[in-house]
Amino acid sequence: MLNVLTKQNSAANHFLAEIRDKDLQQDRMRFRRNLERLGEIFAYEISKTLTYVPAEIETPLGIAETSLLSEQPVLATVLRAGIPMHQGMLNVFDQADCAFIGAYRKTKKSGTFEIRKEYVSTVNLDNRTLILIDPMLATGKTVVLTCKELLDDFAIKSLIVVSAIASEEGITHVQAFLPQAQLWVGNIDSELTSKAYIVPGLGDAGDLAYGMKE
Ligand SMILES: O=c1cc[nH]c(=O)[nH]1
Repeated sequence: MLNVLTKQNSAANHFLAEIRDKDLQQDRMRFRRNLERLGEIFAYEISKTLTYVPAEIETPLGIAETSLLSEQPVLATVLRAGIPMHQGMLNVFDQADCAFIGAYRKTKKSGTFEIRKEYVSTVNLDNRTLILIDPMLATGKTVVLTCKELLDDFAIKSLIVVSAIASEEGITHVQAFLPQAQLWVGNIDSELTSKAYIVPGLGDAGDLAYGMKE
């Protein structure tokens, strides 16, 4: 299932516009904060799709009836670009367990690249809802590789993938290899460069948030 945040106009349009804007994105704090704000909006929207149980809250004056999440999802992030959106989602799912994955593109002599995954730190994901956060869904290969390994290792109950900007190719790849995933994206862009950057995209999200890597 594909959900596009900007299908309906909202404040999210502004945050997406600002992270794309080549002048505004030079303000690193604003860039990170906008990704964080998008994470908060995604989390709020996704929270409407989760399971709730009836609850009673004791106030100073009586008992208030409500419904609360039956469990918090697990938030998983691909380092390092995912960190600001991860924090935004954690602001909403504020008791969530977290998982962190270190993955990078290893460029070959031919100019093509493969995804290398080195570091995984996760809680037990058996019977949990896993939300994988990757702000830029370019080829979709990192997300598929990461999720497939986690799905092999754990009996994950449901899988949600969240990206601020996704390419059409990335969405097709995820839908083909992770048909069970619910996909939440901010905007969809049509092009990928030969180096797998999204066009118009925004550039390199990790570099803009944390500085140019070597
Ligand atoms: O366009 C892209 C693609 C992958 N990662 C980025 O940061 N930007």
